[in-house]
Amino acid sequence: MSFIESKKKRPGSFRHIWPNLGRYRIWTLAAAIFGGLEVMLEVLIPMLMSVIVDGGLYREQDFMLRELFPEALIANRDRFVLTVGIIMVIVACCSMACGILSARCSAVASQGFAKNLRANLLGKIQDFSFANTDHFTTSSLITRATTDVNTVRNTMQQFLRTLIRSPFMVLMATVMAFTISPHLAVIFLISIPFLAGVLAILMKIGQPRFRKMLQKMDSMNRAVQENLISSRVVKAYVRGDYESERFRGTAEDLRQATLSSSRLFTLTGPIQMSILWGCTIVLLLLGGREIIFRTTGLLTGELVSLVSYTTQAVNALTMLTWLIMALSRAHASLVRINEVLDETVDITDGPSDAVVEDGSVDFEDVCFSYSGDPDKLALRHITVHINSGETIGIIGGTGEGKSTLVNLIPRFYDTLSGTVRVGGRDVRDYTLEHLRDGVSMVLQNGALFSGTIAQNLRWGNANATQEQLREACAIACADEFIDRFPDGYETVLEQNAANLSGGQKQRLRIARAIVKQPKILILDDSTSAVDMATDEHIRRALKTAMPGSTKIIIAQRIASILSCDRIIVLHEGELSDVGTHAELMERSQIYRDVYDSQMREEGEQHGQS
Ligand SMILES: Nc1ncnc2c1ncn2[C@@H]1O[C@H](COP(=O)(O)OP(=O)(O)OP(=O)(O)O)[C@@H](O)[C@H]1O
Repeated sequence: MSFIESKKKRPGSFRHIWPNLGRYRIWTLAAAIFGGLEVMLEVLIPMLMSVIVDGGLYREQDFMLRELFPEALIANRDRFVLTVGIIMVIVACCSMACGILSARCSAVASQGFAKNLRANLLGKIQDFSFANTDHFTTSSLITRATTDVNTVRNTMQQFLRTLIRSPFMVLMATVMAFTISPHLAVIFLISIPFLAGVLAILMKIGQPRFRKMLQKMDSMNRAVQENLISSRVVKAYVRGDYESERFRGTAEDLRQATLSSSRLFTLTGPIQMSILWGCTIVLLLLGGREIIFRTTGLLTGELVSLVSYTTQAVNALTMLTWLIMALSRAHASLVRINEVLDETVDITDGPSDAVVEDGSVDFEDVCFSYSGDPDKLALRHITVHINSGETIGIIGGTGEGKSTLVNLIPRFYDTLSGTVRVGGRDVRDYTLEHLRDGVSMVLQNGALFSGTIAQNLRWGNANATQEQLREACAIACADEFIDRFPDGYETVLEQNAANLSGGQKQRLRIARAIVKQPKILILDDSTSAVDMATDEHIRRALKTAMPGSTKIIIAQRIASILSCDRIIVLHEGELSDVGTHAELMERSQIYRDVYDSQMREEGEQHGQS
């Protein structure tokens, strides 16, 4: 793709800003208006200063004063200085008030913008299919929704203050300087492009350094997240020292990258001051000569205000450069946020408003690939019919495609080719809400949320009665441990349900899925942490308590699926066989091998004990 083509296709980086400002647009506008007013008042101050010096102290401007002030006031020098001084204080106070209001409005606007942006980001991520999430990775999505949004918000707050203020200040100061002395104002005007040029060079050098710094920040965030999420594993493997060393490495990289980019910022101060003092000296030299030798009509106070305008303009220009530097940093974050907002969600609602009416499932010549590449299939030409109300087991070695197959039922992923039908209807016809309302999936390590046990159980069915919760927990064998807690169903779960054992969590997840009363219940290796007797009890209870629901059970332990109506044997992503235990023992070599090896292992364990 040519550069021009790629440029054409890339939409503007700032396009999501205006829509995300929402009802805070008015605050944005107010920030700009107050910023403008602040500048207009601020540029009056040097002019008033010159009036005090020339009219009050040296009386060199009588002709002008007579036009501006009453005769009686001018005649009394003390009163004149006091009156103009008071006006100056009032102007300064009004300018300060406008400055405060502008800062306040830009803070409200940028905070509101960040809130809207985060909500939109989260909404978009909620709509993501598993494939979309895989594309970004979870840790990167977290960094984008936190660090990147913060960077954009901070810059926006500065931006709203500075963007109006600084160019306006440079313009106003230049106009005022020209009205005082056009030829002296040229000196100050020459310094502006010079300063802008030097700062532009600094920015050009700074941009790649900023990008590098952000990349290092990403690495450090990733290291922090991985360590926090996996802190138990780190401890279990006694990898604390290794992880600390790794973290120190990433922190050191970030320190160096930050220092390298901030070195440029430290240069802007001295450069700005050199230009400012250089201009002041030249102005005082030339202006002083004009006053002493009276070659022009320049007055002492006017020279003082000329120097003040130079200071104001140079300061404003420096602020603008700082802002542009910050913008280049925020731009990198904005691009990352845009990538999420612009991601095409590949799984969306189907056209039909139908709900899942029965739990039959059909796989018709289904092929699936995680990468979308037909040469890298995780599932190959699977065709199988599951009756409504049937209990069906799925068995196969690790990585053979068991989870992948069941993930296609609630459309966590879509097939590459072939069709999946639920209740006789293509899953792509349903809305996602209706389809997923009809399907409950219990994952081996699915999440439980902070809150009470009852709140967690009601996740899939907010209106479930206490009696329904009890029934579900009885089926999942969760009632016995919940009843032992002093607060029973109101027991508060800590983050990741850290106050429950692995087996307790699994039973609670099964109970949560049952509370939903789904047409299809999928248990993906979800009893691996419970003992054999409890596992057996759960399966029997499920059969009798949910007769109308289809139960699909993936299990590593063959004992967990022996009593299923039928068992699917998966091998290398292909359907190797399907039948009852007895049928498979007769005709499936793979099934017999798994059965024999597991029964032998079990026998050996019994023998040892
Ligand atoms: N999100 C993913 N992205 C890319 N490849 C994946 C993803 N999830 C699984 N795979 C690959 O797809 C294949 C099937 O994985 P799947 O999880 O379905 O196996 P499984 O039979 O359920 O294994 P296990 O019993 O170990 O859970 C594996 O080769 C796996 O590496």
